Amino acid sequence: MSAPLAYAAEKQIAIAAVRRACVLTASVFNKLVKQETLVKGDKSPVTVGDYSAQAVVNTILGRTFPQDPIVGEEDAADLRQESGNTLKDRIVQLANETLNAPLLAGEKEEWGLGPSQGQTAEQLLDAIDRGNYAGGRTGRFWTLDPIDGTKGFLRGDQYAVCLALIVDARVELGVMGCPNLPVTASDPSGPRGCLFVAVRGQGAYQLPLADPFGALPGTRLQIPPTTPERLNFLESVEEGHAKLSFNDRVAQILGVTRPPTRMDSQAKYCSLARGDGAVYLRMPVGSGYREKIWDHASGAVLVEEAGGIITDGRGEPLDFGLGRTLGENYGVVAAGKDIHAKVIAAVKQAKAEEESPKL
Ligand SMILES: Nc1ncnc2c1ncn2[C@@H]1O[C@H](COP(=O)(O)O)[C@@H](O)[C@H]1OP(=O)(O)O
Ligand SMILES: [Mg+2]
Ligand SMILES: [Mg+2]
Ligand SMILES: [Mg+2]
Repeated sequence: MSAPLAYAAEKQIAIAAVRRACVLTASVFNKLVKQETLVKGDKSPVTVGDYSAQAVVNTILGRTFPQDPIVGEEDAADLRQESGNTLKDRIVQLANETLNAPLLAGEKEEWGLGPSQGQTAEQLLDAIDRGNYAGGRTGRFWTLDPIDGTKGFLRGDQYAVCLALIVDARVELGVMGCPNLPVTASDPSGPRGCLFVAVRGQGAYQLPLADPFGALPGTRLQIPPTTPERLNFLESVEEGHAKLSFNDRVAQILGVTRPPTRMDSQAKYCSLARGDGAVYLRMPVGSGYREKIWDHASGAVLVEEAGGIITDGRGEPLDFGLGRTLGENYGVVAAGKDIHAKVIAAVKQAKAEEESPKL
């Protein structure tokens, strides 16, 4: 008998956790009311969906991998205040509805899913706070963005539930659930809901979000050659998240003729991996913002396993061993092997122009 593939158990549980979280976020979206969103210290929004998705994923991970720390975006501090009571009650209700829901296709009872898996409010707040791990250079931990692209989620556009396993600063497994992403980009009004999985050394795959286990191993993704017709940029919707004017100049240097595709969240990495767009470019707006590991870890391994390259804006590898952030922000460039070095060169040229503008 051949040895089981590396991270087989982690992959299964991560897929199950992300799918349950997606069921939750998709149903929350339809019921969300204004009072169910908070503005965090950094001015970004967080909804009952973000908190309860983090509670669900961390609870599911904790049952099978109780020793594994988690670097998660959200924490329960605001929910532990008197003023957070209404929000907390709603989160407990939503998380328990999701954890207690009957087994979905392909799920196993031994994963701790299904009826009577409900948790107390205290257990759920503690589950959210299991995401407070500091990260670091050595050892194994998960990183979770329960809703990546919260602004997209609130608009009804793209967002993703993103979970990755990092071992000794290397991303080994990435799972992303994209409830609003069309199954094929060529049919934008067709069926939606995709799940993306990559294990290092085992390839990148797309699965249907509604029944990922029934479709394993899924459709293998390989970034196609970057022909001039295919050459376009994938970039943020939000002007405050990336310097979009800089992207325009880099695109001009590269001779890009197609307009950029603007999309929230790591769904951009998924689109790149399956060839919907050719270059992911994200340069800092200069506000001192540090990129977070949960915003790039799962996308990074997906792009690499689809045959692409991901680096910072200087061409250096992203460092997932620095803690909760990627450190000083030099931006992110992800693209196919045939074009990545050209993008880095164009970024360098555009930066040089910025620093010494022609009079
Ligand atoms: N000032 C900022 N600069 C860069 N990224 C940010 C900033 N504020 C929030 N983000 C995060 O950027 C990501 C969205 O990027 P994009 O615009 O490319 O979709 C999200 O992870 C979002 O967090 P969140 O997970 O809370 O939505
Ligand atoms: Mg956020
Ligand atoms: Mg995010
Ligand atoms: Mg988020």
